[in-house]
Amino acid sequence: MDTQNGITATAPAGKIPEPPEPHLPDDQWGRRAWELLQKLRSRAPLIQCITNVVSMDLMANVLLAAGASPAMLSSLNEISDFTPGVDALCINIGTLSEDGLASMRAAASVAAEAGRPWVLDPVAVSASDFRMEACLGLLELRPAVIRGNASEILGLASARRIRNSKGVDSSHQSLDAVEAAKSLSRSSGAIVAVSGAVDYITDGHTVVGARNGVSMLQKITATGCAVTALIAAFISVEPLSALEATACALSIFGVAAELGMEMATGPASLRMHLIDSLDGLNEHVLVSRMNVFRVS
Ligand SMILES: Nc1ncnc2c1ncn2[C@@H]1O[C@H](COP(=O)(O)OP(=O)(O)O)[C@@H](O)[C@H]1O
Ligand SMILES: Cc1ncsc1CCOP(=O)(O)O
Ligand SMILES: [Mg+2]
Repeated sequence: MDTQNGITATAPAGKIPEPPEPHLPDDQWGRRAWELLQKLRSRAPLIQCITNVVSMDLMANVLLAAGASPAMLSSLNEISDFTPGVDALCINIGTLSEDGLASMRAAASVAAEAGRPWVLDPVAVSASDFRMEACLGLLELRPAVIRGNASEILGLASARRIRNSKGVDSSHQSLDAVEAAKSLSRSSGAIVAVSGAVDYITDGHTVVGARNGVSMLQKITATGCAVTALIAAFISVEPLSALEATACALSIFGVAAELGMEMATGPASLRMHLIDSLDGLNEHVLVSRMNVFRVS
């Protein structure tokens, strides 16, 4: 059994690990992202979000602007009825409570049993033992994707609270967490995305970078939470290519931010213009703006 970083390996004993996804040439990412966005818009997948109270509004609006159908249902009493019918689940521990964690565990189990992908956002995982233990327990329930900022991925990958963590914001650069992301991906079986000035996405072998976005995103609360929910929507329409779907979601969010920034005068107007830009995104603009590249 692989217990790298203290996290139990997720592949059943004797099972040969799945090979990495085939490599998409750098010049094909724009076309691929447009294909997935069109799929999302035509299918309008139902995305359940059990998330923090800060992020609910932005997360739901970003999902709607992309073409998905958000539902912020989180009561433990509703999970057995509702969760089997969702297309994907997003779990975010931003304002974690005992009750919230019970709902998260139940929903992740039900989603996994129903064959629905779920994603984890380990917000401020190094802030308390409660958060770290909650995340390590959730990893046992096999998220398809984990997306965090660099400090969060460094903490979760080491299964220990890192000392210079400062709450929900990162005190590290995304590049600092690439090796940790690969290690976490191998030990958890999830695609791992580290966000930042460049987003890095890995399946434990291949690493892809996505360079879209604007630094002012850091001045709007819950942009990380919102992009994690967008990843859930993208993997719901392309579950067998989770690395590609994750990179496309991050890059599309970044392109919408770049377009929004051309009209914005500060964080509040960027928030509004980002949502408008995501809603109106067309093929030509997406393909010409996307900046995704193979790192290794
Ligand atoms: N310096 C930056 N330049 C461009 N985009 C950024 C920058 N920092 C973060 N982003 C983008 O902002 C979004 C949120 O990422 P991040 O701030 O790392 O997450 P969190 O809000 O969870 O800390 C992501 O889409 C990421 O690509
Ligand atoms: C401010 C804050 N406090 C608890 S959750 C939260 C939102 C964090 O959002 P993000 O991780 O996207 O920055
Ligand atoms: Mg975050």
